[in-house]
Amino acid sequence: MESLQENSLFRPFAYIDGNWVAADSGEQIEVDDPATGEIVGRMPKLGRAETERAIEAAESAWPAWRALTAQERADTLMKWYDLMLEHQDELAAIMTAEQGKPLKEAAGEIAYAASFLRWFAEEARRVYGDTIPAAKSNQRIVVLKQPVGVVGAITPWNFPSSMITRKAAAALAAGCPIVIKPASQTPFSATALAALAEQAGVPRGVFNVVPGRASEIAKAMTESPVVRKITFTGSTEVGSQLMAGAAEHIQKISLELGGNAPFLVFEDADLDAAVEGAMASKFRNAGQTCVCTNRFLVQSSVINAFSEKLAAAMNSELHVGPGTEEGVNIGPLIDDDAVAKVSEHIQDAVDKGAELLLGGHTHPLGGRFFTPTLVSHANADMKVAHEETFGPLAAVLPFDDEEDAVQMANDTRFGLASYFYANDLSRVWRVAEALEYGMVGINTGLISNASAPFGGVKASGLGREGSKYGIDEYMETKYLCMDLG
Ligand SMILES: NC(=O)C1=CN([C@@H]2O[C@H](COP(=O)(O)OP(=O)(O)OC[C@H]3O[C@@H](n4cnc5c(N)ncnc54)[C@H](OP(=O)(O)O)[C@@H]3O)[C@@H](O)[C@H]2O)C=CC1
Ligand SMILES: O=C(O)[C@H](O)CS(=O)(=O)O
Repeated sequence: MESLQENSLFRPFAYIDGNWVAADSGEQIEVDDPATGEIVGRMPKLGRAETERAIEAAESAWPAWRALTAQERADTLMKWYDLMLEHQDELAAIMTAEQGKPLKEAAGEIAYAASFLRWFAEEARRVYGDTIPAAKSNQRIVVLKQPVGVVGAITPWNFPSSMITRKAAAALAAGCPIVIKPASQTPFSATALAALAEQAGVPRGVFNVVPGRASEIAKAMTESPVVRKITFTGSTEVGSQLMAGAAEHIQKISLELGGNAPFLVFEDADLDAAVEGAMASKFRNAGQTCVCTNRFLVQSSVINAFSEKLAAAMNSELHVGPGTEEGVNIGPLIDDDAVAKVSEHIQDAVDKGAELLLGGHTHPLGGRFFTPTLVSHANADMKVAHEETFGPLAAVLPFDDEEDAVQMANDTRFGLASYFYANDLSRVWRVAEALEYGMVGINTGLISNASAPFGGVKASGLGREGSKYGIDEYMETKYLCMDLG
């Protein structure tokens, strides 16, 4: 496969006000390939001063961008959408080189990322206001929706393209300019998107990418009264810090944070379907997604049958290796810390009595490759029951009855995604309504799509992305009261 430097969308520069720039300091971020540990590129490492310039550029670009009609903004988003699909292979190659996910999965993420551009191009033209019957006969009440203003965004490494477009598409559709700090481990996916935005005719200053020192850039965003909205996807710890920072200027904020997804299997479930859903929900991106199942809660009467079927599927369907290799569907983990965290969760579970059915160690390929692992008869005292593993570890815990299952599922500070398999209709409604989560997959392990409101409750965040709800995160509601005399 061609090197990153040969990729037509390789841009080792920040993108500010339509210009490709280096860091004022000349500092650079070394980006490595998780499969080999080799440096694949160097990205400028920006700080406060450059971020302030990006915010100024966004502020200057805002009036003209918001003055366009919704259709004109939609047309630009659709040109960007078409260019993403036209360059799907180049974008996927960049993603696999810096994030490690298998090429096929990376191409899938590019299509998913592009789908947000199309979705919000359509939503732009459906930002409706209201007229409300007034309390007085000589008055009229009108409600307007208006763009919130300059947006500051910080995005993660696990979905380096779609987590940017899920925010930027909604912001631009609403009429807002945006300054994005991508994860330092995956900055080239972000600047490749900027290259296509430029080609699509997104005006200078409307879309800016500032790779670099995270806390310094974040402070420049939250300390600027010009920035009216903060949007973040990543850890709960960082999200909490950003929420505190946003308080200074009362900035709107949306947070997509960590999860601890339960996957409940009731005795009336179709076990083969449940195993298929389990594989999809657990091993996507090698388990490195915020909506991956973290705990399998299985009714005692079927735990052995389910565990055996899951072990067989893992054994036959999962192939570990570099993302560039044909047939591989489990790539390397993002870094050594990620490997250590999975190992720690496995060791803790086994030390506390879990039964190791498959794997349990790093992969013979070495480095950041990890053997998909299954432990059964785990319990709530284990770290895997309360901490997000973010890797290819499936832990199966038994429950006795429905009440027990719901109590175990809700026994976490997180509340992002949850899943359950059952066929009894009244049970489906009871459990779906009792789960304290923002999203519930029922007889499915895959729930992410642009048309649905993605987000969580409790320590998993605030607000929703995608769907008709996602654009509201970038709008203000204004009430007009007209007195007709
Ligand atoms: N909800 C989700 O989708 C995700 C959840 N996570 C969870 O977070 C855990 C840690 O993953 P990790 O990637 O380290 O997540 P982080 O939250 O550390 O990183 C996410 C983004 O936040 C930035 N960031 C880091 N520290 C700060 C800070 N002090 N102020 C502002 N921005 C900051 C990072 O920049 P930089 O890269 O430069 O450090 C990156 O762009 C994972 O194990 C997982 O549990 C992680 C990713 C996605
Ligand atoms: O950050 C993540 O893990 C993503 O939000 C998951 S998804 O939207 O790609 O499912």
